[in-house]
Amino acid sequence: MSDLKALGYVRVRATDLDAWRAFAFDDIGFAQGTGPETDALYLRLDERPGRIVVVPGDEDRVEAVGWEVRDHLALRRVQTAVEAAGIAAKPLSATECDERRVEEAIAFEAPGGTPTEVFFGPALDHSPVGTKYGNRFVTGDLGLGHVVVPVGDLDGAYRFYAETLGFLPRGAFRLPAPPEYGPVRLRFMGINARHHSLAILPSPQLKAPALVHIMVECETLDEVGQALDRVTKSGHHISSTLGRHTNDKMVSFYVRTPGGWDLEVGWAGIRVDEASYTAEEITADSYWGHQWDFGQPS
Ligand SMILES: Cc1ccc(O)c(O)c1CC[C@@H]1C(=O)CC[C@]2(C)C(=O)CC[C@@H]12
Ligand SMILES: [Fe+2]
Repeated sequence: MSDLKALGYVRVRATDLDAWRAFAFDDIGFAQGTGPETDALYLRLDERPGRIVVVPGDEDRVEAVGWEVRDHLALRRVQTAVEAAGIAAKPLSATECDERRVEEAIAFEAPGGTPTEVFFGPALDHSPVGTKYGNRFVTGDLGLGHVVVPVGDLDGAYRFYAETLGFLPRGAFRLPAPPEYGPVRLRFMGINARHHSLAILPSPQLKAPALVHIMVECETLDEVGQALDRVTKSGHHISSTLGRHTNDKMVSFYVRTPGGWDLEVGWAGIRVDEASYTAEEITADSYWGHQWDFGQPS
């Protein structure tokens, strides 16, 4: 079993905070969270003060993908494993932990270049989650949702996430590629009943640190449809139409965020039962829909 329990948070640096504010609160319908960084945006989905935190800067990039562990002993074990894999892991300062509203955390760069943090002891915000359209997001034991990150060396990244961090393989999707490349697989990985909390995408183009997408799960299909109506009306680029994935059975659409990566807004993902699950290879990304339009990077 992995010491990692769930995807806890994602921090991104962004150039256009006004665009983010409108996108996150008016179009998607996240609640406004609070935090110590007065110039940052805290996107609240549940009792955590900020599941997605947008900090101002002069470029758009991912600052941290934050994985949650149970306690300080689990954090020590993860730190030891990461260092044994030859990767330097540094403890975050008290100030950095306060900014993240967690008790303790370590930071390191995962193979592929993703800035990664592991933490325990998140502070909670017990006030009602006041989303503008009454949206309710599916988090809890399943965590924030999932992240897809680009990696140069798929096998190296796969081995690190599986063997060092303890992610369970949750199947793959073989991407169309010329035969001389050998098999190119998008790999899905999980640490709880959510089908995947992480997917790694072989990508020579996308330069780390980058995100491909973050998925958040809504409680109802109507919330997904209504969010799609709002982002369409606001003129955001729809990277993929509504569809249903073949592996996690999620019904979702993808919209380009002001950060240039996509937000996948989904509903009705399956819960994996490890007693019977085996990792399978899907040969189509979706049963229906999901017409992709990668467009220009924003
Ligand atoms: C196939 C799939 C299953 C579950 C997901 O949550 C999910 O995001 C996907 C889609 C991944 C999607 C793909 O299948 C082909 C290559 C794509 C289009 C990308 O380049 C990014 C998203 C990728
Ligand atoms: Fe996804």
